[in-house]
Amino acid sequence: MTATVIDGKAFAAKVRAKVAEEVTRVKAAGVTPGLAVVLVGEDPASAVYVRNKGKQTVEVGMESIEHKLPADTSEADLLALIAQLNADPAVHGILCQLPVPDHIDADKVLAAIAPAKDVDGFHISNVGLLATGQKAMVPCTPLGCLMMLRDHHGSLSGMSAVVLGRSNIVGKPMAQLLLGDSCTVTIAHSRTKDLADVVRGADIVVAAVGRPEMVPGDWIKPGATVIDVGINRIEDGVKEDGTPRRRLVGDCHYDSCAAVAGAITPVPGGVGPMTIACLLANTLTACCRANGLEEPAGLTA
Ligand SMILES: Nc1nc2c(c(=O)[nH]1)N[C@@H](CN(C=O)c1ccc(C(=O)N[C@@H](CCC(=O)O)C(=O)O)cc1)CN2
Repeated sequence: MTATVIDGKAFAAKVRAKVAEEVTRVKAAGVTPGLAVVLVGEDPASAVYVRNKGKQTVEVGMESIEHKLPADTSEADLLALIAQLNADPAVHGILCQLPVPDHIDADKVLAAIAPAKDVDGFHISNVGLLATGQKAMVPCTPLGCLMMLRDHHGSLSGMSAVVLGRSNIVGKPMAQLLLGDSCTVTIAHSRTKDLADVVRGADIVVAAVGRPEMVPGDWIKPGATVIDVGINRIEDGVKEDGTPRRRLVGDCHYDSCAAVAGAITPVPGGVGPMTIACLLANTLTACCRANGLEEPAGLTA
């Protein structure tokens, strides 16, 4: 079998188009959704993600507010900025780009963001709401994975799903979302026994471990859907000028998995682009909730 490639770039473009359409409706009601993004430090990858967030926010017609703070910003100053954004009625979504420098306690920062404006869905209130099946702000990357799975399969009810990885940002919320769609869910991790056999039993595999090409094709059940969340930059030979050649790979070995799976997301161009598209969707949702406007269908869990 050769897998259908789930094109996250194209899917994300559709989500953004839908968000833009809904932003027009919300603006007609007198509100412009606003997203505040806070970046502390100069991590190059984070700077790119933040730039893309700002650009895409503006492209869908929303207001983008960027705060770029030096790497030595104190935790107290960062918390003061978040308090100011919490109180600003023009700001409907707030996020602090992760990772933050080591001297800042990320959990404290996430806890300081008003849950209603927590468009990353990382605040403990939103974590609890999601875990108990209530209306929450849902973390963007798992929400993007869920949207792609629903689009590909229609109903996920009764399917068996394995989530590889137990991070608060992807693995745990992903498992909750799949459970919410009536999958039978296993969360596997570095201590899971007989990992290959566990993965082989799954109709859906979501890999979010951050280990390049860890999942080989012979772990995949024929016809299964593979959602690869990993974004790993590896060195792959040398260029003519003698410098290392680098490329991005996922947590799954693409060619061998694609030969067995029914559907697969590529890296790059799979889950990654959905993260920012879902951030825009979450900002719109937060704005609608804050202003008593009808929430757009199909953009939330
Ligand atoms: N506060 C947050 N911090 C971080 C999050 C997050 O959701 N909230 N996620 C990641 C970074 N991230 C967004 O912030 C992000 C990562 C990857 C992509 C993406 O489109 N990736 C491309 C490849 C990009 C490349 O060439 O490097 C792809 O997979 O096709 C978008 C957003 C950590 N921090």
